[in-house]
Amino acid sequence: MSAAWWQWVGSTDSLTARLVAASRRPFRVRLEHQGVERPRRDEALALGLAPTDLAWIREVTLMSGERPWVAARSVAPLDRTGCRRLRTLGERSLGSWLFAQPDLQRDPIEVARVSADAEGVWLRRSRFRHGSIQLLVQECFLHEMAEDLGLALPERRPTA
Ligand SMILES: C=C(O[C@@H]1C=C(C(=O)O)C=C[C@H]1O)C(=O)O
Repeated sequence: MSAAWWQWVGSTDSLTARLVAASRRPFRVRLEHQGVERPRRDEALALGLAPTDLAWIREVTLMSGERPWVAARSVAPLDRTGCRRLRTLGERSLGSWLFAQPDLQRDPIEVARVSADAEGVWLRRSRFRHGSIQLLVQECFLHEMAEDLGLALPERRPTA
């Protein structure tokens, strides 16, 4: 990954705050979808949930004006207060609330390249913990962000 991308993908502070600073257009959170659902298998594993457990799922697009920069999907186990927090956020940024918590802990960030047939450039995820709250936050950095900020696209590996 280029150093320029790593500044985004590897940052452990608030992505929302970084995006606001980098965006020349008004920044906003567009709520795409939320509800009680069964998390994907890898999400359940990352949160220590049983495969049949339900969770609160929140999907948003972080927008620079009308340009989608990052697609984010957060998962909170239903039995924790984190879930209540997520439910009531609406189009307010999760990051603004999360990073205001003094005892916030963040697990290491996991990174993957987006496969050739999917939308986006880089994917990352990490688990946040704050008291009894835990949340898995997954972010996909989109092509529009790469274009607007002049970030080079990684070379595509030939598909088998
Ligand atoms: C965790 C953060 O929150 C961001 C805001 C989100 C939201 O409002 O749902 C989701 C994921 C993040 O991209 C952050 O700012 O780092």
